[in-house]
This record gives sequence, structure tokens and C-alpha cells, in this order.
Amino acid sequence: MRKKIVAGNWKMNLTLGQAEQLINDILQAGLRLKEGQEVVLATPFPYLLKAKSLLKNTPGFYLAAQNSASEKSGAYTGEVSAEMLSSIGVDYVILGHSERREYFQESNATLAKKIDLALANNIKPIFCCGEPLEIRKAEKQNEYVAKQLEESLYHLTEEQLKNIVIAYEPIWAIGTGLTASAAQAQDMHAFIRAQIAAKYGREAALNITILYGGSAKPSNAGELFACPDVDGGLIGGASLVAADFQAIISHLG
Ligand SMILES: O=C(CO)COP(=O)(O)O
Repeated sequence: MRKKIVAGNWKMNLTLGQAEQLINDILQAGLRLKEGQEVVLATPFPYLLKAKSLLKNTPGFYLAAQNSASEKSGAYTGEVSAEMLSSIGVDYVILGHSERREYFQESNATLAKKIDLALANNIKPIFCCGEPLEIRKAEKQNEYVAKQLEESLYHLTEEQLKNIVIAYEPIWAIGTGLTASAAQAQDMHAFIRAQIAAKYGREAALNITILYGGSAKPSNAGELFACPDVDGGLIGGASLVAADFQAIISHLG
């Protein structure tokens, strides 16, 4: 069966001291994850090594970066390569977040390169997709997301796809307090799974984990995670508060 994941995307928040405190608070709750459930922490780059040592191989807990470079290595001042992340034991990398697409002009083609490098270095991409509000209003969200999947993922082999997690994050729901309704999330997740089935076959589609992201919080996570095609969440703001993050994880069931 496919994995269920709650991933916390800390974005550009917290000092090192606050980061340590948050990880310790999350671990102290002694969460008991069931088989096939994972918690992923996407900390800022400078805290990854510390986070790795604090997690101390706690079963079910994994580490993610929030981005990685589209080039292998070399004269790219300020960039962090997939190989570097791999060398410090990072498990996942968030790629294609709408904030990176918007503020750092990341195209679907650039993301395809980042995905290839992550996979080549044994890091699992959490590939984000999702439409802006005007596209949703025009009811063109399916075409929009289909194009993102096609241009960034469909060059992968079926074997490579097994290491991809998809996160559907409607842009109008990120950090706005507006959550997609459970029905809207389920519709899009079922659509994404059907697209994967059409390209890679039924088994690949059944096995791929599809997360929801966008103002997910303890009060709506239960309803969202109960949807048959929603396999967990990519959590922004609420992942910075240990009690909220724990409550969301507990909704994995
Ligand atoms: O962008 C997100 C996770 O990657 C969602 O952010 P919020 O949960 O703060 O809306």
C-alpha cells in the first residue's frame, strides 16, 4: 500500500535555537506512527545537519530540504546541490513549491532537471503542483495541473516514479486561511491519480503518495485525510507549532 505522510515545510522561519526546540517538542510527544506512515521535516538548509542528529534515526521520521540546485556542481554561488544534501543524509527534497515558481522563476523544465538530480542522488522529490486563483475561477485547474505533471515528471521511468511524492497545493489556499474543501481536494487528487494511471498504469497510480497542502490545520486535517485519494499533507504554518503539527499527524489515522 502507498505511504501516508505528514510533511512540515518550515519555509524561511525559525532560528537554530527555535528549530531545536521544535524538533525536541515534536519528538517528546512520543508519537506512535503506524506501518507505512512517515513524518518529514523540511527545515531550512543551515539546520539540516542538526535536525538529522536530533532525529537520531527515530523510526518513521525523515528529513527534507526545501529546494536543491538544477545543476550538478560548480560555479553557482549560493546554490545547494542534490549531491551535497545526499552526503548529509537528507531523504526528501521539496521541488516546485509555488513560492519557488513565483519568486525564483522556476519553470516546469527547470524542475524536471532538479528532479533528475535528486533521484540520481537517492533523494526523493516531493513535487508540488497546483493552480492560482484565476485558473480555479476559470475552472481550468485540471488542465493546469496536468501540464505541470507532464512537463516535470513524464520523462521519468515507472521505476523512478516510485520515488516521487506529489503534493497538490492550490496557490489560493497557501497561507491564506482558505483551505480547499475536502471535496475539492479529493477531486483534484483523484484527477492526478487518473493522470498517473493513464501514463504509467494502474499499479503506479495506486502506489503514488499524493499530499494536500494549503492552510491545513488540526481542525480540517481529519476531513482532508479521510478522502480516499489524499495520503497526508504538506503543512506550512501549522508545522511550526509542535502541538498543531502533532495533532495533524494524529489525523493520519
Ligand atoms: O505551502 C504550504 C506547504 O508547503 C502550505 O502552507 P500553509 O500550510 O501555511 O498554508
